[in-house]
Amino acid sequence: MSEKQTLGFQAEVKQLLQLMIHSLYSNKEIFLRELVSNASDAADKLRFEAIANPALYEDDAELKIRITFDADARTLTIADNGIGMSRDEVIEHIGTIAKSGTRAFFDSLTGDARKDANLIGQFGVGFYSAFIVADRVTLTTRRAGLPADAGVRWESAGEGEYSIEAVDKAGRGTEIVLHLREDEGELLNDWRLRSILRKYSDHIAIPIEMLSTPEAADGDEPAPAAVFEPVNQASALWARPKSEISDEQYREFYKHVAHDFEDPLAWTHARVEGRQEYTELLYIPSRAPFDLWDRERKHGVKLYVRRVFIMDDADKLMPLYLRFVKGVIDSADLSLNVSREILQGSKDIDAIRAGCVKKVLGVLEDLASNEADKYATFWQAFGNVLKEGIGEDFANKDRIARLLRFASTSNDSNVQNVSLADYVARMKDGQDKIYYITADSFAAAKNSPHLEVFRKKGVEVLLLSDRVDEWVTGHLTEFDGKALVSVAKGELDLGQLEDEAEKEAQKQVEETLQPLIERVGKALTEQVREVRVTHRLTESPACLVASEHGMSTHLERLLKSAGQEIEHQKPVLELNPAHPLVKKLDAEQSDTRFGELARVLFDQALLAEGGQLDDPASFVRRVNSLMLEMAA
Ligand SMILES: Nc1ncnc2c1ncn2[C@@H]1O[C@H](COP(=O)(O)OP(=O)(O)OP(=O)(O)O)[C@@H](O)[C@H]1O
Repeated sequence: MSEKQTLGFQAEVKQLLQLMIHSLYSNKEIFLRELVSNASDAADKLRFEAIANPALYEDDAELKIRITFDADARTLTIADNGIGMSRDEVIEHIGTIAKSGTRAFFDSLTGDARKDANLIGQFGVGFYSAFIVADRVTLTTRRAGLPADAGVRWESAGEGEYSIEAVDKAGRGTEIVLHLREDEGELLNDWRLRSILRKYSDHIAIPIEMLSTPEAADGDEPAPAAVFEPVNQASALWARPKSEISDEQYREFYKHVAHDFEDPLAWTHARVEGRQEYTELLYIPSRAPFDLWDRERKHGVKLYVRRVFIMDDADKLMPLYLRFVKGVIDSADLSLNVSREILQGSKDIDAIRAGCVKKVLGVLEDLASNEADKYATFWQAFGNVLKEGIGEDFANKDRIARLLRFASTSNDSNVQNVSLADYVARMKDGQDKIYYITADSFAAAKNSPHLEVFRKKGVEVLLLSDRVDEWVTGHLTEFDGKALVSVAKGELDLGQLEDEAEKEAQKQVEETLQPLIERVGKALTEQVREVRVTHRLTESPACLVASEHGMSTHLERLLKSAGQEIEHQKPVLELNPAHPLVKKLDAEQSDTRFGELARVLFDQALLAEGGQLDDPASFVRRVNSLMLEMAA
């Protein structure tokens, strides 16, 4: 037997423990749910490995979890006969937090206990929640398949260090002994423990057993010995009929599969028959996990085959744009030997995935139509992820388009709550297009000079300022037969929104201004592709416009900042003939001063749409000299 070794926790673990003990204290009974949830996962893993290697069952194939307590010793024990852990696994899983994004998580903590409790739930504390009620935790484990003397004992008081030593352990699996804190005596109570288990862990698919409490001996008869009996229903929740599952049970099951502390927003549960037979129980979480944007993060759908757990993070079961979905898919047809590689090109998996995507979209549609508040919560957490679906899932593009929500000039707020259907319903007489603008920020979109004529005519424009929006508009070119058109691209054609008199007047102005247009074009040959008279502006002197089928200047900036080599496309400069600065420019005799003024107008237009000047110092110099002239 090797010597007892004392090791230090990762710095983050210590910090996490302290924080968790304080912030989760008011909800402390959840520690039992977390430990039972881990034990159930360990049983799932054993069952999976035993498909290929039945010897792992070691004559003990009845997987179960046992909860016992010793009132004198003040201990509470959670034991399972699942997969267990080797020494290396204990060190890897129990002494560290092997999660990417952990640093970022700690940086986001505020020090405010209530807010941090929320964050902690999002992070998932799992095993460490034992320290909420225990001042010492002893974990003894042996991995299935290893000999009895390959047991490992891990012990810690949760204060920065843990000890680890080799021990003999006859049965495989994990036993966790909690040495309860002084004031946690109420947990040493049969009735209390049963009620916690029923509340939080009834959905666990294997038996959670406690010793029976025999009735007092009758006369001379000796009291019957206590036996272990299940406290829970011990059947896979998703396989039970819907009518027998309460909302509370659905919610608790979600917390188990999703490792989340919050309730889910909604779920879909169905048994599907047809080409593929399977049961799905899929959930929409109510908030984004801290690592939603981490491409490496695990996916949330677990694959079972006839109740046997096969794998979690099965990314083939959900498209990327639904990566927030959590839950279980249990197939009746797949082989138990199915592997990640087989899933890759499997038509059966494609059929299951297509069916599940439809169910999830159905849940979202239902929320959108019937539970606006919940849908708003969903959109805030996952809207940007769902938007990716527009380019990713051609078959469901229309359904996804109906689920999109945008900010708009209708309320000038950055809350994204306008659907394309709302927009179409509000379109003005004669309007046949859906107008939008993309920009780096909501403020830049809202204040863009390109919106001036739309505001004047009372035409709504969608204000898009999320990075993914360029991707959305690149793939969604029409909705309900109406083209989606950027107000910052191409020649503005307001169609029926302009009457004949307006069009005639514009034509006349264009003709009169032709000499000015040519002169500016010459002065700015380096900067612009074309100069023309604008129909968009009412207050600003000038704006930049991208070509109709080209990349918007905003997209060009995004791609450049992502390190892509993009050939710069010169924009079109549009001038507002009614603006005093443009009039002044037209009247300017000196070619040098004309050139300077034209350049200032161009630079300003670039700044107004969120662009960066090539040569900011010269811009400042030009503006200063103009100001001095005015002051003179
Ligand atoms: N009873 C157990 N049997 C076998 N392995 C276990 C057991 N309990 C914990 N583990 C291992 O320790 C790891 C860490 O557990 P922990 O509960 O801290 O986190 P988690 O379950 O992975 O995720 P979360 O923190 O979101 O709950 C588990 O992933 C598992 O590998």
